[in-house]
Order: sequence, then C-alpha cells, then structure tokens
Amino acid sequence: METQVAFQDQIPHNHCFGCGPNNAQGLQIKSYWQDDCTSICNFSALPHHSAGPKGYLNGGIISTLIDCHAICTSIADCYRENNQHIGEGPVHWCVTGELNVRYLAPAPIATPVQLIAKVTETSGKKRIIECKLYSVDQHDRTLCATASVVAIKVPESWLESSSRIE
Ligand SMILES: CCCCC/C=C\C/C=C\C/C=C\C/C=C\CCCC(=O)SCCNC(=O)CCNC(=O)[C@H](O)C(C)(C)COP(=O)(O)OP(=O)(O)OC[C@H]1O[C@@H](n2cnc3c(N)ncnc32)[C@H](O)[C@@H]1OP(=O)(O)O
Repeated sequence: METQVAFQDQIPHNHCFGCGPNNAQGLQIKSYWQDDCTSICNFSALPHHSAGPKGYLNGGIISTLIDCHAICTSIADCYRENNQHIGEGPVHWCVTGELNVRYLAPAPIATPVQLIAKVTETSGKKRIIECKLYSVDQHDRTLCATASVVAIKVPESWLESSSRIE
C-alpha cells in the first residue's frame, strides 16, 4: 500500500472539503486499494473535529469521511473498469446520490479511524459502495459506523459547469 499513490493525488481538479488536495482547510483524506475488492483510508482527527463532548469525533465529519472515501473509491473503480490509470485518458467523475450512515458507537477523537470500502453493485451510471468506519488503537478495533453510499457517474461537462459557479 505504501508504494501506491492515493486516489486523491491522481484525481484532478478536486477542491472537495473532505478529499480535495486543493482545499487547504479541508480534511484531505487519502484512499488506496487494499486488495482487488476493498479500499482503505486512515484518518487522524484534529481537536476542532469534535462532537458536543470534545473527546469524540463529530458525526458530520464521520459522514464526510465515509462519503469522500466511498466516492473516490467509486471514481477509482470507474478507471479500473476502463483499464485506465486514475487521472489518465477520459475523465471519470462521480457524485453522491445517497448516503445512509448508521452510527454504532462513539469514535474517540484522539484515536485514529480506519475506513474500509467495497463496491458491491454496479449498474449503468450507479455504483453502491458499502463502507465501515473503525476506531483503531494499538490493541483494538471498534466498529463505529457502517454506511451504504450510492455513487452516480456524471459527465465531464459537470466540471466546466461547476467551475463557473465560484
Ligand atoms: C455537486 C457538485 C459536484 C461537481 C462535480 C464535478 C466534477 C467532479 C470534480 C471532482 C470530483 C473529484 C472527487 C470527488 C469529489 C467529491 C466527493 C464527495 C461527493 C459529493 O459531495 S457530491 C455533492 C452531493 N451530491 C450532489 O449534489 C448530487 C445532486 N444530484 C444530482 O445532481 C442528480 O440527482 C444525480 C447526478 C445524482 C442523478 O441525476 P441523473 O439525471 O444522472 O440520474 P438518472 O435519473 O439518470 O438516474 C441514473 C440512476 O441513478 C439512480 N439515482 C439517481 N439519483 C439517485 C439518488 N439521489 N439516490 C439513489 N439513486 C439515484 C437512478 O435511480 C438511476 O438508477 P437505475 O438506472 O437503476 O434506474
């Protein structure tokens, strides 16, 4: 995994709050293929990512991590399906159509989280990605959230039209 370049560092023009390398104030997550089926993302939160009690990770941040890891996995899967390296040749974009998150246990903010995603269904423009978020310390791994994300492929022209709204 260490020798891989993160999906986000290959996907161009990305200013997304969760996953855009071009967003200095963003979370700047990094996702990689773990094996043929699953992708992985490790993230360490900052104190201002807290929920009400300052010891726990905010639920919206959890959803953003899941959203972005899943959508970037979907984009990477589009490139893979077309035998392309990410960011080379025809561009593939996906957006979030649906994001269903189930929060199972609070995630301590000082403990790194790990996200594992898997594309479970592909039909036409639509991909379904199942994602799990764990709190991971040296001794233990606690499942804190599970999610199902619907990613919809959109045409390259979206980039041009979204760039006009600045
Ligand atoms: C919003 C700005 C995004 C700009 C993107 C531009 C370029 C990309 C640039 C960089 C990307 C790089 C990295 C990734 C970045 C970010 C990751 C985070 C992602 C986000 O933060 S992104 C923001 C939130 N996101 C939206 O702002 C979407 C608003 N929405 C729409 O723009 C439309 O609603 C759309 C396009 C979703 C669908 O429109 P459409 O016309 O293509 O759909 P169509 O009717 O053809 O359906 C085809 C099949 O998808 C199914 N389907 C459709 N909609 C569904 C839904 N909502 N839920 C479940 N299934 C759905 C149908 O049921 C059918 O399925 P079936 O074939 O099985 O019947």
